[in-house]
Amino acid sequence: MSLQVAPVNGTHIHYSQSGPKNGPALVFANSLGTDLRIWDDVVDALSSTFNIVTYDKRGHGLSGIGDAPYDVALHANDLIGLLDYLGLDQVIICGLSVGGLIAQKVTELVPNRVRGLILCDTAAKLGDYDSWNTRIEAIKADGIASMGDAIMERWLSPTFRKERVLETAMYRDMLVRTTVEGYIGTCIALRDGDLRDAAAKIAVPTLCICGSEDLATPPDVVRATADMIPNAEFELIDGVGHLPCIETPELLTRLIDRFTKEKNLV
Ligand SMILES: O=C(O)CC1=CCC(=O)O1
Repeated sequence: MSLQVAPVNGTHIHYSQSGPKNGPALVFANSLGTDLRIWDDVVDALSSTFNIVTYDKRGHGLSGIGDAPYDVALHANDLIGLLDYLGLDQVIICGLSVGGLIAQKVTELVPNRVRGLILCDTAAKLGDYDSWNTRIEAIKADGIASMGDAIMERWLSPTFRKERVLETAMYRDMLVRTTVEGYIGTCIALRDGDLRDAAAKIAVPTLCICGSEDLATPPDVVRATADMIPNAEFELIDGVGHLPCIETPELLTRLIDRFTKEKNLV
């Protein structure tokens, strides 16, 4: 399939659409320093049922950088703009890390367009002001590669890094090839983004998922966000880090499949 691109909010958003166009729409929003390819295995498994959209948020992958720095609302409005472009009125959103923050913000901005949320390794507030500033300053001084190994330890479990050395190197490359402007722009969005008040108002079925080895958004942080969202469920995936879509796509697929069926979203 050829590359697909949409004009959104003054920049271009690279996206991919697969599965039946008349199926329930399921959109995946990726994390800081990754692109839409992290969902490939999950998309393959779910695309017989769902009308699936994956995309690169601005400053990442093949999307434009636009005007950096960003805030969470801008990222959320980009996703809403992409949904408008694709004519998708109502969607289920699966968001990973900052993608989960974007999913929560879309739900706050346009609640009637979101049918359900799957929040992977994310929270209503990620990290603190000082730690984001430390990362931003380090990257301004020495580039993303200077933090590449440390970030792999946050992303991937020790077992994955030991047993899947080449893939770990590949995901490190994905990270360090992100533009500095887009990466720092999104760190600023994370630094300033706080959706804790909005979490209590989420009124759609929500499943929060976390890997037990996640060092970026550890299980207690994700569980605390699940506790803020009315009737949200929480699932811990044992032995996996921050990116279950990469480490255990089969299990993530099963969780999405079960949740969407139980909540009558399919
Ligand atoms: O890079 C990390 O620490 C992991 C991460 C935090 C927010 C996000 O999207 O990824």
